[in-house]
Amino acid sequence: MAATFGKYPSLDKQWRKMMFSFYPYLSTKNRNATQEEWKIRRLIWDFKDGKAFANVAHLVANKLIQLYGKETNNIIFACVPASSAEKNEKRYKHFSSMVCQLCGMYNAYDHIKVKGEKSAEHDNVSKSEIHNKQVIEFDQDFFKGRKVIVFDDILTKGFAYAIFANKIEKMGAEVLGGLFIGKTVYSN
Ligand SMILES: O=P(O)(O)OC[C@H]1O[C@H](OP(=O)(O)OP(=O)(O)O)[C@H](O)[C@@H]1O
Repeated sequence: MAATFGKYPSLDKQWRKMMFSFYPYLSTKNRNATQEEWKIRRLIWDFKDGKAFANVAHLVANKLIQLYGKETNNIIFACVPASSAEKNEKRYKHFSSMVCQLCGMYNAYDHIKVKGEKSAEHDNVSKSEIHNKQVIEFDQDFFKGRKVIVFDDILTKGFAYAIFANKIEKMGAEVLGGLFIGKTVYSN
């Protein structure tokens, strides 16, 4: 997010926090991907479709235990909602539950309701327009005064993560940082 620092002061504080991604995700703008890069793309695309989530759940839970140890029992795990309620359920319902079973965190899935849709992925719509189309309802009592880890499948510019983290903090929670399967890269 270094290139974006200073342009969006309200988001900077989220970008200064721990932001960990497991793999580089080669943008589809790069036509030539290696076998390894294709493996990562497939993993993430499958995950977006609600498949292959168990492997990712283990990866994420182990990382959270490594980062926070027994503190995981006091932390909420919250996934940045997908672009529609249907995609959100397919992608996160079982995944989020499994991560929390494995590492002992509180599962935010049932405490966040997604309504409406936002345009998905690499479209030409401005970010403000994207977020205006989707309404996210939070169970405020669940979040108030708690520590929260935010999860998303892909980190590109960091807006989805930081905007969501700000919404969570507006309810009186503290976001510790973000975990991502892949971080978009544009060249080999
Ligand atoms: O870091 P950013 O530049 O904000 O982009 C990251 C977001 O973009 C993707 O979502 P997308 O809009 O493609 O919708 P989806 O989650 O339904 O796939 C991804 O899942 C993140 O939520």
